[in-house]
This record gives sequence, C-alpha cells and structure tokens, in this order.
Amino acid sequence: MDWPLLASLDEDERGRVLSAARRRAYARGDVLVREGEPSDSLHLVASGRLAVRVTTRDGDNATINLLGPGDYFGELSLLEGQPSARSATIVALEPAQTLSLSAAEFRDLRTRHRAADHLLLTLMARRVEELSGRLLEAMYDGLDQRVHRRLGELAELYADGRGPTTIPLTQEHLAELVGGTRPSVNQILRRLEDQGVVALGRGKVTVLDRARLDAEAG
Ligand SMILES: Nc1ncnc2c1ncn2[C@@H]1O[C@@H]2COP(=O)(O)O[C@H]2[C@H]1O
Repeated sequence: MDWPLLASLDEDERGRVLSAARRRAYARGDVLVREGEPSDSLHLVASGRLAVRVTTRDGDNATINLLGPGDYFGELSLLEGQPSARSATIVALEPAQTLSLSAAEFRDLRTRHRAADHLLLTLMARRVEELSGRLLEAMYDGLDQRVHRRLGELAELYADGRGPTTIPLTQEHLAELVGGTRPSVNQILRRLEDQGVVALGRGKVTVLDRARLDAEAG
C-alpha cells in the first residue's frame, strides 16, 4: 500500500515508520475514533472504506466524507495542540484495516523528516481546497449537480477496474453526503435510473454510465 503521507520517505525510513505502527482490524460498523474524545494517534488506512461523521446541531449524525486505502485520519486533533478532541467520528463501512502511529511517533516523523511534514501541509491544503469547493457547491449549485458530482467521486473511490461500479451506500448516506433530503435525492436517483446512468438496489447504487454522469456533473 502506498500512502501519499509517507511518499517522501526512502524505503528504509518508511519501513521503520511502518514497523513501529500498530495494525488494527475492524468490522463493518466499528467506530475507529469518536468525535469529542481525546486523541493520541494518527491512522493510515490500509484497506476498507470509512465514513467521516459529525454530529449536527440537531443531534443527528451526518456523513461529511469518505476515506479509503491510502488515506489517513486523526491528524487534526494532534496538530491543534494539547489537549484536543477528535473533530469527527470515523466508522468502518466495511471490514477495514489501519496502521496507527502514536502521537509521539507522529511528532517524531514530522520533526525528523521535514519532507513528510511538508507533505502533510500539502495534503491539508488539498483538503481545504476540496472543502472550499464543497462550500461553493452547497451555496451555488443545485442538488442535481451535487448528486451527479458526488456519485462520480464515489464511483472513483469504489472502482475496481472497468465496467459498472457498485457503491454500497444507502440513499440516506448519499443524501447526507450531498446535503439534501432523502426524498429529493431519491427523486434524482430515479431519474438517473430511468436514463440508464445508474441502477438502484437495496443499500447500493451501481454506476452504469460514468461518462454521462461526469458530463451531467459539469
Ligand atoms: N471533512 C473531512 N474530510 C476528511 N476527513 C476529515 C474531515 N473532517 C475531519 N476529518 C478527519 O476526521 C478525523 C477525526 O479525528 P481528528 O480530529 O484527530 O482528525 C480528523 C480528520 O483526520
């Protein structure tokens, strides 16, 4: 597995960091870190897809992003200074494995390998850009466009070669990810199904025509 966060390390250094990390396995539905709890580790995703969830003002849970192999999480609270709490809950959407570094190991990585620290900054800049894009989308784009775009991104995350890609998410989750209500997202998905762009199933959406979806996303 290649983690962009470790891309600047040479093979020996990378091996040292990874051998100090603890491998953990999770089942679908397991909570890996919980919003509000004190933090002491950074996690690299080795396999499986994970949901980033936050509590809304109404006390509901909303999925704000998904992570997959090669991603990392848990850095925010470690960068904020002590003591700091997790900004989100991370839940396994399927069986997953992570490698975790303690806060001290993460600090050590950043101070000993300036290039890794710089990469962290680059990756965070990318995430800020992604989130600004989402904010603009939420402010100015229609729900249709948001559904098309997010489905395209999810198809990328779940793609396993050529052909149709099945996204194993409920319409509830999809609605949370695009910031829409379930009935209105369902209406858009049904229209896409009528056009042959997706096929809907219980707890899943299969993208059949990626090119059309991307064209619709604008
Ligand atoms: N919008 C987001 N997209 C992806 N990951 C996020 C987002 N918000 C929070 N996280 C991750 O969720 C983690 C929760 O614990 P931390 O606050 O330590 O670090 C956080 C980030 O790594």
